[in-house]
Amino acid sequence: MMVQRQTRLKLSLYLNYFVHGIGLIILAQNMQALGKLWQEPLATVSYVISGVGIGRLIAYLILGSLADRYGRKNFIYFGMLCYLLFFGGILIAPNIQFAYGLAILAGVANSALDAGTYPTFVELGGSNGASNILIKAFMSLGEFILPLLVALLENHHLWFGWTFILAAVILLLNFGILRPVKFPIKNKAVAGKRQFFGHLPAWRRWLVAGCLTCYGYTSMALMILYTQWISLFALKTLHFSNWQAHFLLSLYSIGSISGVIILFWLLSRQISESKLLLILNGLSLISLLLISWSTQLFITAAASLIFGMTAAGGIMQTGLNLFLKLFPERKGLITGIFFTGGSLASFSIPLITGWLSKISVAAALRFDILIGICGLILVIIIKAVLDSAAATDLVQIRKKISRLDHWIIILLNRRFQAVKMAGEIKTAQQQQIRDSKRENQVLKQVAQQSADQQLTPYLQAIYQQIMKNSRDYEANSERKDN
Ligand SMILES: O=C(O)C(=O)C[C@]1(C(=O)O)C=C[C@@H](O)C=C1
Repeated sequence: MMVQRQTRLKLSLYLNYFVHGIGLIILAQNMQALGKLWQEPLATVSYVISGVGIGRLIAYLILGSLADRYGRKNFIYFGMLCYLLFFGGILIAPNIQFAYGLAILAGVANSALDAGTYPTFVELGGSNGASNILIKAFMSLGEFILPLLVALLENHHLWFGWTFILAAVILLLNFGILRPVKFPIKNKAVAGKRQFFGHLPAWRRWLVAGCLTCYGYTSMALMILYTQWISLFALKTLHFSNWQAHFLLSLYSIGSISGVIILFWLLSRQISESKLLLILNGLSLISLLLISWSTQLFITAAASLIFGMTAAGGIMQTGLNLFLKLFPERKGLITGIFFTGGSLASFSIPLITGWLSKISVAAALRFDILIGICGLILVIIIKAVLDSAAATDLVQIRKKISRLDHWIIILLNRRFQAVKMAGEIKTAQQQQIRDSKRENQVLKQVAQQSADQQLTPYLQAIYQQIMKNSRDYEANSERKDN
């Protein structure tokens, strides 16, 4: 029953992200039709799209901190409702101002879904941190299917609004799926990990938190810049054909989806997030260098696929997972902070690269290398701090073991003194040294006093050794005395 409910909850959460994937590009994919509807030029429709970024930016911090107070489910409902209003509203928007308001609402919807969903997956426990990565896969699926549907409608001269209606209908159905489902307990920490990070001194925790916040920016910037400039770069700098230039972006998408699957598999096998981040960021930087300076189609194509796998295969979600484990008591807020970094990237990168493109398209694309280097440096710092924390943990634990050994040795010394006296008495009374009945009593007492049943056999084995050595010691002492 529990498992069934969890599956239903996950299905519902993923379905939202499929719709969100559609939401991400639905305005861009219908720019011409919307321009006609509002009787505005393309540039104005593009301006409406920027409203989504503004909505996201405003909402992430506020909604993130509120999500820790009011519960995950309400926020997911709120996100779904905002999206529903967006999809329905755009089709009847009377003017551009109204549409801009709806675009902001889509940004708010995005933030509300994220603030509710990412923490929920971590709170589901087990390997569900890895489930956060699958969110990315469902987004990519939505982004993959929508352009096909738009093309299908266009080819058959059908009304463009059907894809908006489809998204709204899926959301309505999803309300039904989500309604009876119970959510896990809020801000429940993943036991092992909390213990691990609990040993981190405060300044180290804040250093990692700062780096992860910046990583929210760089990891998003890395992807956005590439998708914005790669086709133009291939056309103008590498002189590829139009088809080849667009194909590079498709390869990136294929890489992204397969990257998600590989990452999900690796994370379910409990591979450390910081190690993965280091490898993936390193590989994405290498592929970016190849793309930037190779003129061979084959190398550029292979590098584009690998870049999609490593830079867009869920490294952002992996960074967030790590962040959530560091601050398990404020998951909503952390999600908000992390994605605020991401929103700042989606807002600033087009501006920065727009300016760089005045120098050259190549300069705009190669700026991604600088971002890749910054991301890698951040990840190296994060990994170094977490690893050194683990190392000092071992030093601390060993100090404790040494202290306990000190007391154990003092007590064992005293025990041997008592055993020697028992031996002398038994010799005087001409009794055998070995007393099996007494030994069984001792072992029984060990079992009774053991704090943990699992430890009992180990403790008894130790005591059997102690008693064997006691007998030897008694025998030796007796021989010496004679
Ligand atoms: O109680 C005794 O007679 C002991 O000599 C001590 C002790 C022990 O180590 O506990 C050692 C040997 C005996 O076989 C039983 C117990």
